[in-house]
Amino acid sequence: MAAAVPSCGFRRLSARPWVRRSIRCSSSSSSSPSPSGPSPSEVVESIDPRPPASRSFYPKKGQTLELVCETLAFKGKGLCKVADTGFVVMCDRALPGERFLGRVTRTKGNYAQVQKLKTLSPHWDSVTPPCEHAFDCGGCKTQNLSYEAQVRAKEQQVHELITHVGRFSLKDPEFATVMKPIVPCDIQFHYRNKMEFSFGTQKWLPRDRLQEQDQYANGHSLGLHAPGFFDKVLHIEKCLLQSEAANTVLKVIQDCWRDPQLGLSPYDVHSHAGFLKHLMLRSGRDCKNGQQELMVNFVTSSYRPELLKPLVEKISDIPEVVSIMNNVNTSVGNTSVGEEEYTLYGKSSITEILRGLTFQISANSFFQTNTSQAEVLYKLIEDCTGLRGDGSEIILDLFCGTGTIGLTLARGAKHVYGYEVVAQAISDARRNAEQNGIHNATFIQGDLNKVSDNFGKEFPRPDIVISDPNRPGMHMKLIKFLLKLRAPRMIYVSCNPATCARDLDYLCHGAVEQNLEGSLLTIHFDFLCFLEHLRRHGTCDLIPSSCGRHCDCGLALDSCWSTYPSVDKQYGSKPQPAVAHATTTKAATKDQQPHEGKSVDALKQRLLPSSFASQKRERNTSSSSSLAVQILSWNRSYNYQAH
Ligand SMILES: C[S@@+](CC[C@H](N)C(=O)[O-])C[C@H]1O[C@@H](n2cnc3c(N)ncnc32)[C@H](O)[C@@H]1O
Repeated sequence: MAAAVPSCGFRRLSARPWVRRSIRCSSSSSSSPSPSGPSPSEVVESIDPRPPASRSFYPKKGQTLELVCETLAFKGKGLCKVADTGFVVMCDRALPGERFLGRVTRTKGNYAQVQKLKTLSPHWDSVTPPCEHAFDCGGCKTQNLSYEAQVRAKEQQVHELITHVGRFSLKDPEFATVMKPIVPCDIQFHYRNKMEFSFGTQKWLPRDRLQEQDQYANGHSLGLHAPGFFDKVLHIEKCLLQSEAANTVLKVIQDCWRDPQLGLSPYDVHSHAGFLKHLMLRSGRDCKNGQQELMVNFVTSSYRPELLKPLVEKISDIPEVVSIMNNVNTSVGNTSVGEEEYTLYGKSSITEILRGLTFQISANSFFQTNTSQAEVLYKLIEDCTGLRGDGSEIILDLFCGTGTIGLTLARGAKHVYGYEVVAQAISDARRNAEQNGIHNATFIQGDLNKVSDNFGKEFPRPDIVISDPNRPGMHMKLIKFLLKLRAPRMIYVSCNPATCARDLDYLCHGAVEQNLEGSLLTIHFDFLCFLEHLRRHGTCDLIPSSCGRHCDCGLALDSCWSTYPSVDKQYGSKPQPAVAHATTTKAATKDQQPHEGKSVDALKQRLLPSSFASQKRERNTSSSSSLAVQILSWNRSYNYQAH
């Protein structure tokens, strides 16, 4: 049974014109010795396909180069090449078409990193960033690049990952027709329904604002992390990614929390002393009147409600605030999920309406962070399921969160089975089913990284599998299960193109080293959506990213590609395997990395110069692909700035 792939129009992803431009290097070609050879973490394969000139050029640390940025690569960094050599240089905040002077700060195997010193001529598609923090905040690094240009760059990256990591050939006409264009988001600001700010002991100010006077001399701050620092917080009074009402709450808190009389101290990530860790603001809608509702969640290191009382009194006066929560997290980790949760005011969850259904959202449950784009996504998923609507089909909703995808499909299905690791999300999912009068959905808590041979025995063979994993993608055990299952239809929704491409490679082509045979002929991937920017900060991405911030700042690619969260750390309690009635669980392993040798970092490296990615890997199958790829750019959100 093969339902029609939704036609979203085919558009070829052409390289940007500047990619073909020549690039000049102001310094004479340095005769530094050629690199001694890339380390395994730097380059995925041992083959070096760089042009010979590049191999003889190697810049020195401290050297100044004149460069032109060609395109945006992983983490939203500008990818530049040194003229006549093809030598690759990465530069943070360099934008396509920009000509600039950069100083080499680091040499790394096949490429170097530079710091931008001076822009000689601006990038193309330049716009004036509307946010005053755009150049300093770790969040919106490319707000000065037009949204259209961001979308193009994003599309190009996804395309490269799918071809280089996923090993789908552009020469395959079938593949070419299934790569669908990005679906941009209509709203480019104020779209996030969840923001997470950090309290900091050290107020971080960009160099040109160091003289600024602070009303409070204690230097404490509340805001988003400075780029690259987990311990420095840029003080923010207003963030354009969240709603006006959420900004009102932020302002009210900012106006008083540093008052010494209140005795509130920010948590110090070095000494581990202090009280206030994070401030999470979530917004939803009252399902009766459609009015906005806000949840304010204070994450603290201990339970001291008397300390929070003055803040609670002030913010509960804001009409939109219907819930004030306190998550108590005593660990030294930087997550927002508390071991204990208290309701300080109002209700313990807020509601949101999606595709005509009402959903309860607790402080720690995953919910798509861009509600309007979630509507678009869910509609697209529904189209892709090709549901007959006669109530005869079984749907397996993997990584179901609060059950949103499965529940929006349940009306046309025989039964929906949802699996999810977070207990609170599962209770939300069950409550959501009940409140929406849906009786043909079963939600089961279980860890899909630990599926055993019994997995699959507690539900009938599904007609449609939807898999929507968090950034690390699917565990090999789950991939093996899916290959054995051979469901007629599978929809892979992803927030990380790198791990998604890797999983698709395994699913479609197999892997000799894993003793896996791909199932191209039996699995029909109709659809792969890319919504990176939708995904921020559910329970799945609360670990500070390697770039040192909470990645809660609307920077899609940057945050999501630099994070490889430890599943177990995030959930507080030890998750059980995704098998009903399982009695034994291995102790949770740290930083579960389901695919040895295919870490996210390694995958990201393949994006470097795309030509680095070797095609020389053994395959188990070579059949033509029936993969249909739908790439959606959910909002700007990613401004690379956002996924
Ligand atoms: C990207 S979210 C998708 C949620 C849901 N499909 C939606 O659209 O709202 C991924 C979900 O996978 C869950 N998750 C992460 N790791 C898991 C695991 N090992 N086993 C089961 N669920 C997991 C997270 O808690 C999160 O709810």
